[in-house]
Amino acid sequence: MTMDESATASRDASSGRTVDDPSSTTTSTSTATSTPTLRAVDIQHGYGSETVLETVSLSIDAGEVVAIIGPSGVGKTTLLRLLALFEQPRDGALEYDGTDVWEITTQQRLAFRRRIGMVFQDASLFDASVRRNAEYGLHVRQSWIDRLRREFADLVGLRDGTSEALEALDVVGLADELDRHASSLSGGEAQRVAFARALAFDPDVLLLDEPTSDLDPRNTAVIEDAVREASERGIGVAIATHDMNQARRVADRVAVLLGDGIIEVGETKTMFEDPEDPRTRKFIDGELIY
Ligand SMILES: Nc1ncnc2c1ncn2[C@@H]1O[C@H](COP(=O)(O)OP(=O)(O)OP(=O)(O)O)[C@@H](O)[C@H]1O
Repeated sequence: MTMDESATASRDASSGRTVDDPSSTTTSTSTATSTPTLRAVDIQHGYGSETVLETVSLSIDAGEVVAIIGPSGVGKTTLLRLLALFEQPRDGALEYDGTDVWEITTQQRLAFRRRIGMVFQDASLFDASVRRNAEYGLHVRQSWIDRLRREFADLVGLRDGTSEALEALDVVGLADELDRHASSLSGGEAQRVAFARALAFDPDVLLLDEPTSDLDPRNTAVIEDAVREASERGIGVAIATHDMNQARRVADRVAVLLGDGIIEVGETKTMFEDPEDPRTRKFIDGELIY
């Protein structure tokens, strides 16, 4: 979609539907806030000669949950990795509170990067206790000066060093399992620790890549509750999911990523009950096979 097309298709006021429009600052239909926190603007990306994302725009506002749905291999992980500032898009911009993060110094970008948490499909815990795993994010997310301050406070007993991790583990129902070793956890428990690790440093944005795809209903429900808790705290959440019911349960907005980019973004209810693009309806109904 070109910039002009995207602007034309940007808002259907009667339906509450939007396709994120980079020229507007009020693309969100979220009730939490209208200030965009993290925003992809007309990004294009790919690998080698393959183009995966073609002119994709999407904003994640504070306190909202955006579900990214689309067929396997369409580029959901790629989009999340770009939103996480892991790599630079080939074209377009990534904005954090209006700042183009690829037009600033590496140091400045790192400061933004520290405000974003990501949870992968695979929990990837360290060979350590639940508590150590949950604390890990606190260490890597801090600037060296904050880290020094924290370590000094720990040293002189001003803080116990685990309160944020404990609180985050409580959100995922694992506050009583602090000393368990990661290797003894079930897949669902491990994923809950991974979520707590991302939540512990109080990010502005949480990016979740199919966080419940291998989990049973109980662990899925815990993660979904934790997503709601995060958004109630004002954290903007983007979740890539294959589970349409999950998108319907947790998301304020849904973005549909198909072969040529995001074809439609809108309020969850509208997207499920009255989508504008017939391909959205077909995809949600499982009729669109890629
Ligand atoms: N590091 C990489 N190098 C080369 N190609 C890649 C790389 N990562 C992803 N791809 C390709 O880019 C395309 C999009 O992959 P991506 O993982 O972003 O899709 P996805 O929508 O998240 O898929 P799924 O739903 O199966 O997880 C795929 O064709 C994939 O093979």
